[in-house]
Amino acid sequence: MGADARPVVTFTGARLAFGDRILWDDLDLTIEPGEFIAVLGPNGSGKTSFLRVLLRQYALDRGSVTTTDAVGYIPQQHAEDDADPMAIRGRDLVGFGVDGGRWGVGLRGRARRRELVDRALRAVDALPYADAPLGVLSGGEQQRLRVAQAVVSDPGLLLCDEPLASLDPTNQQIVVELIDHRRREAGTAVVFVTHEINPILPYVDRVLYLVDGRFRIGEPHEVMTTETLSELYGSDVEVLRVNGRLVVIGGEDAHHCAAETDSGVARSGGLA
Ligand SMILES: Nc1ncnc2c1ncn2[C@@H]1O[C@H](COP(=O)(O)OP(=O)(O)OP(=O)(O)O)[C@@H](O)[C@H]1O
Repeated sequence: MGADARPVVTFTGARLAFGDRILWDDLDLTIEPGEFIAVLGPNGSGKTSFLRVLLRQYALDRGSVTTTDAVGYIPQQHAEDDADPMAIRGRDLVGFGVDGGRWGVGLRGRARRRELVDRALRAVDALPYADAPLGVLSGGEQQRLRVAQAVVSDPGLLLCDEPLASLDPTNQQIVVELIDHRRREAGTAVVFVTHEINPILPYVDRVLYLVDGRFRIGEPHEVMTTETLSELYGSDVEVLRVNGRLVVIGGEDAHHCAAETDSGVARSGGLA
């Protein structure tokens, strides 16, 4: 952990709206170094917009937000689809993180750049395929590279936009553990947008749950309850624990989710 224990994010009286559509209002939230925050909610509730505010791509309508300067970002998969995946190697992808971060190539030179890229590749165990074109790599291998890209500039805050989507359970576990290892080792706070809390449940400190302009913040056992989610959705929602995993049933306009059980994958009609 770094010696700097100042919050990495502070929202005060924050409001974001698009026209008449209010995504959240009166949001007060402080995120400490090393915290793991899950951002949950149905489609269109504002999860990605929350990350965009932290990335300074969207301005608040009211209130304020401050963040640490060093922010890493794992975008939704295939966000770099405009580039030819056969023309980019794994190490090039990670190198983009150096160029976009606080180590400019012009300042530090190629040797330093290579050292940083190699260290990030090693941290996610991606050196063996670092020189292969992205296009020939599996989804899990590509996602490890995106983790490396996001942490190569040594961020104090790591923003993750559904980084587990379209990964199998084994690769989901690998990617989550890489992210968790990073936050434990370096004290990097994690803001993790997801539709499926179960793969990250053991690591989550607090949940920010957004629904139709309302929100709840708290520890998973406080937010992920029948009572709290029913109140948030304004309809009957039931939260069950099955083999230590959460299955959420109900919720108007809720998206569907796959809740894994020890015996496989059970599909619920709920959210989370
Ligand atoms: N730049 C924008 N201009 C206008 N409306 C926007 C803009 N960005 C997002 N929105 C709207 O804000 C709402 C929240 O969008 P956002 O992408 O943040 O939701 P989300 O929770 O991430 O959804 P999903 O789970 O489907 O990814 C949506 O209704 C969306 O259309």
